[in-house]
Amino acid sequence: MRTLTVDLGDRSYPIYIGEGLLHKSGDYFQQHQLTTKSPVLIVSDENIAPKYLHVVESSLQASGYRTVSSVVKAGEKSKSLDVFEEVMTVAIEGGLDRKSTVVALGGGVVGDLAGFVAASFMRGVHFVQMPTTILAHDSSVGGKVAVNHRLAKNMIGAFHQPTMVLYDVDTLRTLPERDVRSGLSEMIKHGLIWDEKFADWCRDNAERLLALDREALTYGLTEGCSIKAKVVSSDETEQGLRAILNLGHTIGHALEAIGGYGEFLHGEAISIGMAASALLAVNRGRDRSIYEETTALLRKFGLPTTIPGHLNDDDIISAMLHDKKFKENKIVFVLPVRIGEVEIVSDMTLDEVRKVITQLKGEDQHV
Ligand SMILES: NC(=O)c1ccc[n+]([C@@H]2O[C@H](COP(=O)([O-])OP(=O)(O)OC[C@H]3O[C@@H](n4cnc5c(N)ncnc54)[C@H](O)[C@@H]3O)[C@@H](O)[C@H]2O)c1
Ligand SMILES: O=C(O)C(=O)C[C@@H](O)[C@H](O)[C@H](O)COP(=O)(O)O
Ligand SMILES: [Zn+2]
Repeated sequence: MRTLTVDLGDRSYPIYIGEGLLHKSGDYFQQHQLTTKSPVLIVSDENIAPKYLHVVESSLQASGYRTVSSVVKAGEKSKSLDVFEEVMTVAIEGGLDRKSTVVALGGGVVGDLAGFVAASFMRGVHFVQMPTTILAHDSSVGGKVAVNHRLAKNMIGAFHQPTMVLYDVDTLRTLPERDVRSGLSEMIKHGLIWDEKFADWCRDNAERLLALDREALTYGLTEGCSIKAKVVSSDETEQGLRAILNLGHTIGHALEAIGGYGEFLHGEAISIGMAASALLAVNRGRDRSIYEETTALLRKFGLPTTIPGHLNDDDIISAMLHDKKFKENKIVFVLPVRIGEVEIVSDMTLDEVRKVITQLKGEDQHV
């Protein structure tokens, strides 16, 4: 078992990464002094619940906790105000109080949704993340919680840090292949923004990661969580540095929104967005190798790097302008400087973005 720490100055919390941790969730709750006197709400989805909910319920109950559960539909569409209200209803009817804990047992969708419930219920209760996807090595750390609006991703949310992250890597064995690839996109992102050696390691271990080799996966998730923890520790509420975690997300979020939160998985949209950022950097004078290396790495994982031709350029642009990354009349982009280093730019013009969309649709032969 590995333990990392997110150190926020006046507070900190651990990330436990290992095998069989869900079976010990009751022990971890006691260790972190979460009260047995108030009910615990476990949020999961219809794919996760039949596999893992009983494990967590049994462990918590054996340690003296009363649990109530809310099982939502699987997929991005559950990050909505309607589903948020459904989960709130379970919390109220289940008798949760101000000392209660909300558990997110699942991927990033459940994590963001349950986290927003935890942040909002009675103006904030304890929150525990139990990630069950590869992608959730990113989403379970850092305290960004949110639901989507039809017009823009993660538009309604808060910062609400968990008390702990209990990452049981055994759960990853049942992940569908498309979600494995999607999750690895954010792992690659952590290498691209922070650590060239880690990006190289991802490239050299692509087959092992895709085959869910336990040793490779645990190493990759630990490195990814560690990079995320370092960034969040130095800038909890995205006043500066934390924005680098948004590599690929300016265009990526726009694609998710116009795809109706169903056409692209998050990691797929972010993969296309990272290719777009690399091309924007090249168009601004960086060496072309940055685009070639970035897209070769993403393709090695079977991730998409082009924009499907049926998507309308104006729709992509207008979705982008609704995003949080459009502020003070400027669109903020994270661009690669080289593999392992990025810069944040806020002087991107719409013409530059339009050009890249055309290039990534394969309509420009000079890509
Ligand atoms: N808060 C953050 O910092 C942050 C960071 C990155 C991504 N996100 C958000 O995370 C979301 C994507 O997360 P995700 O990719 O984990 O999606 P997800 O939660 O929808 O999970 C992917 C799919 O895998 C299934 N699943 C989950 N665990 C499983 C398991 N162990 N075995 C079998 N099936 C399982 C789910 O039911 C779902 O169908 C997006 O909404 C994205 O915006 C948030
Ligand atoms: O934690 C962060 O900060 C991130 O940017 C991580 C991203 O991978 C994640 O998708 C996040 O939810 C995007 O944040 P947003 O503020 O652009 O919605
Ligand atoms: Zn993301």
